[in-house]
Amino acid sequence: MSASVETAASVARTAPAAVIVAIDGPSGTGKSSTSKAVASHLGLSYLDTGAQYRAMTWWMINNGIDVSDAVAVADAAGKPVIVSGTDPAAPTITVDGEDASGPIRTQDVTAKVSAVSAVPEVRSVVTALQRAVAAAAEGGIVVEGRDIGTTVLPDADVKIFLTASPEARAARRSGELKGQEAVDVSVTREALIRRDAADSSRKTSPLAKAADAVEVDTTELTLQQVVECVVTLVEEKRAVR
Ligand SMILES: Nc1ncnc2c1ncn2[C@@H]1O[C@H](COP(=O)(O)OP(=O)(O)OP(=O)(O)O)[C@@H](O)[C@H]1O
Ligand SMILES: Nc1ccn([C@@H]2O[C@H](COP(=O)(O)O)[C@@H](O)[C@H]2O)c(=O)n1
Repeated sequence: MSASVETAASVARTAPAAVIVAIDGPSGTGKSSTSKAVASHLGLSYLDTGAQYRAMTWWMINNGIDVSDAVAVADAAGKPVIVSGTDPAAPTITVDGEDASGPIRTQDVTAKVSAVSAVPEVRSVVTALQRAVAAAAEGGIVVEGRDIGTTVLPDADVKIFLTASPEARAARRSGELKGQEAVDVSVTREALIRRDAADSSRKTSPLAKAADAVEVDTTELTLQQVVECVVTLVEEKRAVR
């Protein structure tokens, strides 16, 4: 056996197989924080699918599309060019070449994103993007969202569904917003509940736990504990593959 073949064989023996991890759940349950930390820890890529729906919404607003008009939104869904960077240490998102990472987090976009993401033509465009990004991630990827385990990547190796009480989620979000915008916990709580209700009740690919997902209630857990839990589940899965 030649030296180069030996090297390739030993790499195949030692390098962990690419793994696809789907992390879903309602707003503010810790999907982004957990997914980025898990991906960094395991050397995987990372995709924030909520950011893609936010980017689509931001484009609609900027282009004068009435987001309550599902026909207008559907007609425009194929127009924006959305590109996601998948480094968990520095995820990026651009729309038509413009950095959208700041503007997609405004309250205006947050209030309108559920209407846009409910439109089937939007979901079809964004789902295709997500599958392309996952397929290109040769070393494996953590993809977070609302329908990753059920629809986007139903064959994911590990599926996690994060939950937390509305009170815990509102407290986390209000802490985040302090000094910028509204900090009233009850207003934040109502907004989270409203967005979850819209995302769970839409016809196409609603927010839902996949039948084979592991549910992790993060209400009483620190972020570090949630990350450890998910890393353990991924490592267990890798060990038996
Ligand atoms: N287990 C935890 N304990 C305490 N705070 C947490 C925990 N997990 C996440 N957080 C904090 O809660 C806030 C929301 O977390 P994150 O953005 O990760 O949630 P998310 O599920 O991705 O939300 P969204 O769906 O709205 O984007 C952040 O400030 C984060 O630091
Ligand atoms: N897989 C997904 C991910 C997100 N959405 C929609 O985007 C909104 C914003 O998501 P964040 O995670 O950034 O808060 C969310 O409320 C959903 O409307 C989705 O539909 N599917």
